[in-house]
Amino acid sequence: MLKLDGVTKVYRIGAFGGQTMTAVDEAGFEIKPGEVVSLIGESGSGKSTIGKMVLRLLPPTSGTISIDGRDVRQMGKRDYYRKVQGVFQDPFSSYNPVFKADRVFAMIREVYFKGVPDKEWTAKIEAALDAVRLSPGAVLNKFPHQLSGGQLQRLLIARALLLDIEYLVADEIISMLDASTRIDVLNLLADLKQRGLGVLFITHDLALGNYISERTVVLHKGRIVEYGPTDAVFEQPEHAYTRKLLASVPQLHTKWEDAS
Ligand SMILES: Nc1ncnc2c1ncn2[C@@H]1O[C@H](COP(=O)(O)OP(=O)(O)OP(=O)(O)O)[C@@H](O)[C@H]1O
Repeated sequence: MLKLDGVTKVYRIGAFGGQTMTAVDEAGFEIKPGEVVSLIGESGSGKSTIGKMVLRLLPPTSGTISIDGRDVRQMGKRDYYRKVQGVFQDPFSSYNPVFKADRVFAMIREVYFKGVPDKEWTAKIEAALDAVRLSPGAVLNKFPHQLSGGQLQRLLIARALLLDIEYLVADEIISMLDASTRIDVLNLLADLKQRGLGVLFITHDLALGNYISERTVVLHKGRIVEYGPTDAVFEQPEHAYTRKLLASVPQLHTKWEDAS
């Protein structure tokens, strides 16, 4: 289980860093294997800051992030990234346009699988591509501009799967995709959770959170104002802010099981 406990992030702001801004205030929630937890809030509420702290791209100012009871700061980053990986909003920015897209796999091989023979490596890549429903012929040996946003996003998820990760931080991963590709990527996440992956699904879109997640965390100005089973949060929100958010999208409260 991935757990956040009293996690706070205070940024130093202003010309000389003399002022501070609390972006995340004592956040606590957990993600179990095989579950999607959506982290919902409007722009600036602190969602990405939480995602970056979970991915250890930013250190918390205070509080603890742990996996199975072990403080992640006690784990080497190399080992940590075998368990936890992130995928972000803009798939294009994760690729260098000069190189073929599958270079992202070669980079993983270089760091984690140096001794693995070619044949075994190819089989591993094919299995990861299969898991994200991409055919090798369609995506290997292609430059990023030859692939769609959805294909690039799925390649990044496949890269994460090469590492047999346990948790995925998905930060607004479908907001830049068109409607049909969005459903593909959402259904892919549903597949991955069936395989036991825990997903932190960061979104400003309540309907998406409702569609995909077992549990929901609602963040407002850095504070968690709602946390619980998604059905309960959507049906009986406790906080006025959540009620306000929900009131703005009343027509979209459909679960994916019901929609499919
Ligand atoms: N490096 C930084 N230095 C100072 N302030 C920052 C920094 N990064 C984020 N912030 C501030 O912290 C707050 C939370 O930002 P964050 O990006 O986590 O929000 P968010 O909910 O992910 O928003 P969005 O949906 O727009 O990405 C915002 O007020 C933002 O301006």
